[in-house]
Amino acid sequence: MNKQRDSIYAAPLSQVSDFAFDAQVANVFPDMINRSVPGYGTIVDVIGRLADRFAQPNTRIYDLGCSLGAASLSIRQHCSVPGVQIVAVDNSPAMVERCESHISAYRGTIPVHVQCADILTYPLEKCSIIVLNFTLQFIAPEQRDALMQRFYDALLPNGLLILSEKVTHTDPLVESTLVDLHHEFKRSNGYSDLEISQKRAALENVMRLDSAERHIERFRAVGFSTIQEWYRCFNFTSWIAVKGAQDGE
Ligand SMILES: Nc1ncnc2c1ncn2[C@@H]1O[C@H](C[S@+](CC[C@H]([NH3+])C(=O)[O-])CC(=O)[O-])[C@@H](O)[C@H]1O
Ligand SMILES: O=C(O)C(=O)Cc1ccccc1
Repeated sequence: MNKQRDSIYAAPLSQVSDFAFDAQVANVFPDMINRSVPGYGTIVDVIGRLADRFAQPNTRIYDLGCSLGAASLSIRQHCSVPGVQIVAVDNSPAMVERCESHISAYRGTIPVHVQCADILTYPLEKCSIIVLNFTLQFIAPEQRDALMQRFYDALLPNGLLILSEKVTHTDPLVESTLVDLHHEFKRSNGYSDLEISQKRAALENVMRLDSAERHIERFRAVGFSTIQEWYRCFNFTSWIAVKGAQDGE
């Protein structure tokens, strides 16, 4: 299960259609994301460790855009705070179906509820942690500010948001260097130049990236006061943002 190698963009395509989280992608997803995102395993592991530090007893943790549930499984592995439950949400039926079997294949005491829903409309209850591990980049840019405000509002005082994203840079030298280093990383993981360029074309309309500055500005605008980038490799980054102890009910 889920051990298949990603060769989706290996053969020349006469027309590259927009990237979609369909069954073909879901079947190869662990291989695809591990060979495409530098430090993905570390990021997932640390999400679990952060959850152990920031989860509040008897509260919810949301894993939004959960794919196959890697972050949820890491939280279940590392978090020993009593009474927490995880709600894992994704709008791809192919991902959700495989996420459910993936999660039930591992034992754990924390309940994980997997929901097939769009995070733009999914109603959030009060929670101590929200994880968006490479999900916001797939949301239409014009929706991101309002969505982030909803996340902030759903967090309890001292609540934690973990946001991982691929980002762009305004300095052209920095941008071209980091993009090139990322492509070199993909080549070293066995992707050909054709695979890299066809996937890049497929993602162009679907994955629209903000700069790190834009993300930080958005964190501030919705109300977060503690904001820290805790991971960075090339153009891949992850932040923690914490809601103040006095904020919210
Ligand atoms: N509007 C939406 N509502 C719900 N889900 C969505 C939406 N838009 C996209 N998705 C889902 O967000 C996920 C993004 S992958 C996350 C990896 C995971 N977090 C991991 O820790 O392995 C990142 C990547 O592939 O680079 C996909 O499963 C989409 O179906
Ligand atoms: O593959 C890439 O080039 C990426 O930027 C990361 C990625 C990983 C998995 C699905 C979509 C994008």
